[in-house]
Amino acid sequence: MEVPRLAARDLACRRGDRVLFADLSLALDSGETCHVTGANGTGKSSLIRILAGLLRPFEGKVRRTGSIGLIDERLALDEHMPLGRALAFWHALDGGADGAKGVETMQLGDLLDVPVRYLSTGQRKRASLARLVASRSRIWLLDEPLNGLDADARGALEALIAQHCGDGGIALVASHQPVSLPQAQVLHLPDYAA
Ligand SMILES: Nc1ncnc2c1ncn2[C@@H]1O[C@H](COP(=O)(O)OP(=O)(O)OP(=O)(O)O)[C@@H](O)[C@H]1O
Repeated sequence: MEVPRLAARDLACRRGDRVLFADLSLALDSGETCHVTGANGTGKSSLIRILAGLLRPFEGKVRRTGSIGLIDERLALDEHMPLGRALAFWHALDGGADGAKGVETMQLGDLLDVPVRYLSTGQRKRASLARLVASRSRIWLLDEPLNGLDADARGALEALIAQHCGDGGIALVASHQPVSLPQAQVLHLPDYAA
């Protein structure tokens, strides 16, 4: 299996006419995690989008080895389909996805017939995490993954991240909430507006 690596050098991010952060570097090797912290609006989501290749940095470079799995507030599941079919759509695209593992880990077995639009906030988050687990992505970029999760699901997610990194994966988590991560670097984004 490919050994993942995620590195960023001298990143700067500009949104509108504001530079949110500059001179930001990080390096994550197989098995490592990073907790990104910072006040509202300091650029945590923007950093994740840059690392995922969805947003061009104002300055600097990102190097990625390994497939990316991104979780943010967007669910990316068809609201009109039952959950099982909506997940199956992605599993077919992901190729080699382990759909059963995702459903079992996030305890969604009883909800597979429920249309996605009827799912609660926490159930929707668990559904997006199930997709992530199934995708077998090596680099997890998780933007506020704990939002909406109850204590059991939070514990399950932390265990999942530990297992992912134990298997050689990488996880970068942006969260306001304390999160238990193995071997975690902490990257705090300063609030230039303060
Ligand atoms: N497309 C855009 N154009 C201009 N400004 C933007 C754009 N997208 C985001 N911003 C601004 O960039 C700043 C950083 O946003 P971002 O979502 O990265 O912050 P964050 O640290 O994740 O915030 P939060 O903790 O509230 O989720 C905010 O002030 C936001 O309004």
